[in-house]
Amino acid sequence: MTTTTSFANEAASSPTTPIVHLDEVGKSYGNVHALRGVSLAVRQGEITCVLGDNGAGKSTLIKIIAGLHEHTDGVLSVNGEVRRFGSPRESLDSGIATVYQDLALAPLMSVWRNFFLGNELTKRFGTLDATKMKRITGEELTKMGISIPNLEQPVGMLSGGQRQCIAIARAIFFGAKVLILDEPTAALGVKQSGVVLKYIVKARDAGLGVVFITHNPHHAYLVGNHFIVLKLGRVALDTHRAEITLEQLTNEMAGGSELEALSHELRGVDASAVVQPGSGTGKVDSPLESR
Ligand SMILES: Nc1ncnc2c1ncn2[C@@H]1O[C@H](COP(=O)(O)OP(=O)(O)OP(=O)(O)O)[C@@H](O)[C@H]1O
Repeated sequence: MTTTTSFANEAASSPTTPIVHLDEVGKSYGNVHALRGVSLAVRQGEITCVLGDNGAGKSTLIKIIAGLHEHTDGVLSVNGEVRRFGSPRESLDSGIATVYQDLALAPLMSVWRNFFLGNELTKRFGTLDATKMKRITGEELTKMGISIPNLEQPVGMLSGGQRQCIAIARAIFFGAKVLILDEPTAALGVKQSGVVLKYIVKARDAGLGVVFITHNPHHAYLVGNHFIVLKLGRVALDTHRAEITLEQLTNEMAGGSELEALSHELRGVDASAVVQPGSGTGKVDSPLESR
């Protein structure tokens, strides 16, 4: 029986070397500077949240790490080795798994077929080893605490949260060292977001370096160890959990000083409509935080 697993690169790295490191990385699309001077370290067992409004450069950042676009400035390294990915396959082979919002899952195919999509197990004469794939899918989902009673069910019939969890479990099983999640909670309700956030923590606790892209400071603060806020392609904030409160992070995302100026202007228009920025509750402890 053979398996074509991904994420093969086992390059030696010291414990202090980030798995993925961006040093002053920039990306221009012609005259448009989508990213400028972005530095970011993804470390094992850490969740790095990248926050930013529409057009901040989050997708561009993901695409560079995932091998869809090449950066035009700066240095990208993986396990201390300078890299320039020419394709998503090269990124994947370096141990970087990217889970996009629209998920690379086939909605009409079963849960187990999706789990092994692109990495199918075969028997000696090349026929699919369905029994083994079903067994492993069941075992791996159970390990992650994901309950899907019928693995023959088409993935399209599952909830958005369950689909995100399958994609995360699949990346962990196939040996990803870095998991990049593109707004995994954006289309989900509160309960399903909670389930997905729990699996993001599980991925971190399994030793992966996680990059969690989100618009939502509340979701980021529940699980994040490290926060980077992008604004117009530049890093506007780079801080660790101990150094920031939820209120400050929310304020930073909401525009901080810009909002204050707007609030001041509005005060002249209609005093009753004015809400002071940063009227949150301050630092909260995360129920999901285990480190
Ligand atoms: N292929 C492209 N060609 C030209 N400009 C682009 C291209 N892709 C992105 N941009 C520009 O780069 C900037 C950053 O875009 P990007 O999609 O990375 O932001 P984002 O933070 O992911 O936004 P959103 O949350 O809306 O997806 C924007 O000004 C965008 O218009």
